Amino acid sequence: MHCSHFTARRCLSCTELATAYPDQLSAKQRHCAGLLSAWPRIDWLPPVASAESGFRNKAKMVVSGSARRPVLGILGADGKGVDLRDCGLYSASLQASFEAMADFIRDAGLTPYDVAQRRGELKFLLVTESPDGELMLRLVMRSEAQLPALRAGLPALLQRLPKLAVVSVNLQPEHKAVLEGEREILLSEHGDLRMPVNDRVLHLRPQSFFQTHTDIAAALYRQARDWVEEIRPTSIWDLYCGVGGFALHCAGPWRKVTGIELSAEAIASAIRSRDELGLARMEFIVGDATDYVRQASERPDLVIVNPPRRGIGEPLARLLDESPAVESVIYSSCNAESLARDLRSMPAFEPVRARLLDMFPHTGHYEVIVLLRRREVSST
Ligand SMILES: C[S@@+](CC[C@H](N)C(=O)[O-])C[C@H]1O[C@@H](n2cnc3c(N)ncnc32)[C@H](O)[C@@H]1O
Repeated sequence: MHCSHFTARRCLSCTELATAYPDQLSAKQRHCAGLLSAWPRIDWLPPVASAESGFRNKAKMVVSGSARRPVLGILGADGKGVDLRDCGLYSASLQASFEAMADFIRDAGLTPYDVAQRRGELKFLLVTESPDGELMLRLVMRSEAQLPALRAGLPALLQRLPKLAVVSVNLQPEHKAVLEGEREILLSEHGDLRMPVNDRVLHLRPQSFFQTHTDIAAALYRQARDWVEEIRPTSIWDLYCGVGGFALHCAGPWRKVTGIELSAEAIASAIRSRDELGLARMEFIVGDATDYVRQASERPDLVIVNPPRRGIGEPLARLLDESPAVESVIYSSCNAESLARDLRSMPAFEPVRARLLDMFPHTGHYEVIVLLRRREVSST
């Protein structure tokens, strides 16, 4: 992918952009296999490559400049805004939507937040695009001061972007490097973005997590479903389930599937998808994954885990390791270092198959999914 911002060193977020894409992918495969080299019997499936451009479904745009001339992108090393509306990671339709959003900021007179001066209101635009081209726009604001102007300008924006399905304001009053605050004010009629993935329709609300690369997320869920169909467990836990991508793909009429997730918003979305699909034997519960496993009276045959970068941690890894009823674990990780650490805390399991999926092209990051089977206990 050619990028004029990278060549001019205005934006270096795609750290590996100077490396040809096939070489990026093989370097990731080597890196991951190296971190998991303590398990030489892993059968590695071919890595899943990404499109080189237009794959990212989410834009996090810092708003700088002025209300008359907003800049959407990042802040450069000198503190000045770099406009990245034409960033090649986004689809043409997502790029085109930024134009209308910038005009909306100008017409409503929303003042960009000035980090150095600690003045202004609008900090970020967080935009997500669904596979159908529908959009979710979240405006991260310092306060409610410009909410009336924002509401007044909204009908014109909705007219210009008919696929703008969800609009909300997130309040982040503090001057710190946290992207968003706790309070979200919904401005649109609907609060869910429909995210069709494979043969499932997932739903996304403003404050829940969604994988940033929809095509690779689809491949990830298909991989998990293939392994589940091969193993045919009667019960599954999907820990760290988010809006339910793994659980909803692995459900079956006679299979009990339970999803656990900290975010109540994400669980509400998962429940909506479940109800629309008419999947009765599925339960989604708000809670901490480790606490849930510690307190549960029964164990499923198969557990799926897809934790944040820090991994599942030793307490949960040990709990799973010491649960003989759990015969298989599918571990999907965006950080092979924490994955390797967790696997060392699960000696009763053998990682048998693995696959790298390039969720984050042009960076050093990737997703890896591993199938673990409980080792046979020798009777001698
Ligand atoms: C990498 S995301 C995976 C989400 C989901 N599996 C998917 O495919 O979209 C990790 C999820 O774990 C959730 N989470 C973080 N800490 C948690 C915890 N202690 N217990 C349960 N869920 C947690 C986050 O809210 C987030 O939704």
